[in-house]
Amino acid sequence: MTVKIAVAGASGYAGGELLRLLLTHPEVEIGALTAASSAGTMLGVHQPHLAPLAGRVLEETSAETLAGHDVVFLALPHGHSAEVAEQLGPDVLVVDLAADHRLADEADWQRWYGGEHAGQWPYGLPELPGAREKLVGTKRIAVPGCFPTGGSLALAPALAAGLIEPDVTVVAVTGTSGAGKSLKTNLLGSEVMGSASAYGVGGKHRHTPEFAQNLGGVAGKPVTVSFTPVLAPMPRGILTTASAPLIGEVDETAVREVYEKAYDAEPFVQLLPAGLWPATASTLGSNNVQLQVGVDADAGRLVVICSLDNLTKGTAGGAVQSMNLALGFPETTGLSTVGVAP
Ligand SMILES: NC(=O)C1=CN([C@@H]2O[C@H](COP(=O)(O)OP(=O)(O)OC[C@H]3O[C@@H](n4cnc5c(N)ncnc54)[C@H](OP(=O)(O)O)[C@@H]3O)[C@@H](O)[C@H]2O)C=CC1
Ligand SMILES: CC(=O)N[C@@H](CCC(=O)OP(=O)(O)O)C(=O)O
Repeated sequence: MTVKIAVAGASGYAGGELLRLLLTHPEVEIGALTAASSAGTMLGVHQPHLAPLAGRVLEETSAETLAGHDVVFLALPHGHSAEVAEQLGPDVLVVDLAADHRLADEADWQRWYGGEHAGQWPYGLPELPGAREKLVGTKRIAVPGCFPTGGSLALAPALAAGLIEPDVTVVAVTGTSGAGKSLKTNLLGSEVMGSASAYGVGGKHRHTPEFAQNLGGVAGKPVTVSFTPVLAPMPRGILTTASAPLIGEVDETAVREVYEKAYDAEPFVQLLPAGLWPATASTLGSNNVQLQVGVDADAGRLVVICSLDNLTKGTAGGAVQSMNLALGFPETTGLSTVGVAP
């Protein structure tokens, strides 16, 4: 069965990565490609790496241009995707890459994003306990934020097994593409090259409630999350360091057993052999998440390192993985765990 897909936001980074993956997906036919200010221009102007689609002209994003598709991906700024989603019928599979449908709690939405809360959709991180089942056959998917993807996968097994206190610290180094294509002063070449800088410090990043929602769900109780992102001079990739106080004396062997059990059957989460450490270069362009665990016995803390590509597993790859589940395709269709190096 071939499904016809549309991508709204095809000129952006997330839209471009979606199309890169969908071009080699055997069950997909690429239909409408839409944008806003770029409508009327050729896709090749914005996505020169997508050779087969270079001459395709971008259309306006509207209910009309998105009609007649089996799947619509919304790779739009948050706020806009909920507006568009409202106009799409119940039979079309809508995959929202923005934040609009991730949070359950209206007060959280108001505090961190503002405006009307569009409600929560099944969450596109199948590796979280209970999430995969909700994606099978669904017509609506909320794709996770790139930071919560890494941090949640890093800590979920330890919280579920009761190895750590529900009080976690996450520091994530990110590439600049996480911010999207729009020009921001701190992302201009001269400012970002040769320097790393923290932002959203002091619990101010809007992914904080998404972390707390994911990890609290796994732990079965509220989890306090202190999250700090760090912008680094690289185009893509996220390296997360997640840590928390251990409960009692737990050694590395016991921690490894818990993580092996949690992720052994997962196609896109790889606990590295002891002695190997994740790096952003190792997951570049792949849908793989690399993890390694360490026990800091002196500090009494678990430390987990995680790498992923923010545009692949952190956004577009995760979206395709969830689409596969929703439509009944093998979960790995069109996705690879093999990266690009050097
Ligand atoms: N980049 C990343 O790593 C991640 C991104 N996401 C989310 O994915 C979504 C897209 O992000 P990203 O691709 O990085 O952003 P970009 O800024 O690169 O692209 C935004 C896209 O949305 C279009 N757009 C902007 N405003 C409107 C509008 N009012 N109506 C219709 N289309 C509009 C743009 O079109 P035009 O070119 O015409 O302006 C462009 O195609 C965001 O919600 C983002 O938060 C989620 C996880 C990670
Ligand atoms: C470098 C950078 O700016 N990264 C973005 C990550 C955005 C993301 O993951 O997406 P959502 O906006 O869909 O949640 C940020 O920190 O806001």
